[in-house]
Amino acid sequence: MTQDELKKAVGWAALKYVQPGTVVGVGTGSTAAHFIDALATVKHQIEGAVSSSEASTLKLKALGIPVFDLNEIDDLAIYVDGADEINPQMQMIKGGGAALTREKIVAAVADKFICIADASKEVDVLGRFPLPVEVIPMARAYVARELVKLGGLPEYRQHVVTDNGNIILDVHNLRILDPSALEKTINALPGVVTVGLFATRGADIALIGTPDGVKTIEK
Ligand SMILES: O=C(CO)[C@H](O)[C@H](O)COP(=O)(O)O
Repeated sequence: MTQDELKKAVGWAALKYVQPGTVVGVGTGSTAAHFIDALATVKHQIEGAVSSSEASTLKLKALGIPVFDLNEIDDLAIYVDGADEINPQMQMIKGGGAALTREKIVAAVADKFICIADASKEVDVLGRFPLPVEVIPMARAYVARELVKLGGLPEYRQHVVTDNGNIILDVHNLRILDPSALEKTINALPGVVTVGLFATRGADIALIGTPDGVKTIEK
């Protein structure tokens, strides 16, 4: 099976967590795009979606799924999204698609975070994938210097502006042994909007695509 076939398998597997009559939290990326395709098949049974990016909003609307402003929503049962890495504690690195801040906001509102990922995303220790950090543009150099002090090698993601008008620093060379502590430390730097570590609030359910089928891990 190709990596995309594994992504498709988990995207469609997540459909079973969608309850009729609800608003569904929808993530960003190629795996989440498969989930949106699956969601479109039940669009008349759900109220709609809240989205974590302009790209996902466009796809949801193109498939006829109503998209709500998060501020209109009191209850969100599930948020379904991919990940760049996930560890056995269900903590993740996200933000490869630059949508980390909105992803973290929608995930915070949801009762359950359902992570959909192919097996290549499973790691024992987070950090092989460069850690994305969304930064207010005027703070780029300052935050980069602070990230070097933390042992990282930040790289400015060229030609990328987030949906919030900010820049991304991708931090290489990290072996993240205490993800919650690093999440708090980086989030506390002035100029940082969000770090793409989803540690304090990790996933509740992970659907992992393997050549032998979809593996379900629950907290
Ligand atoms: O965090 C994300 C976007 O900001 C994505 O979930 C992550 O990059 C995984 O992407 P893909 O499903 O394309 O492998």
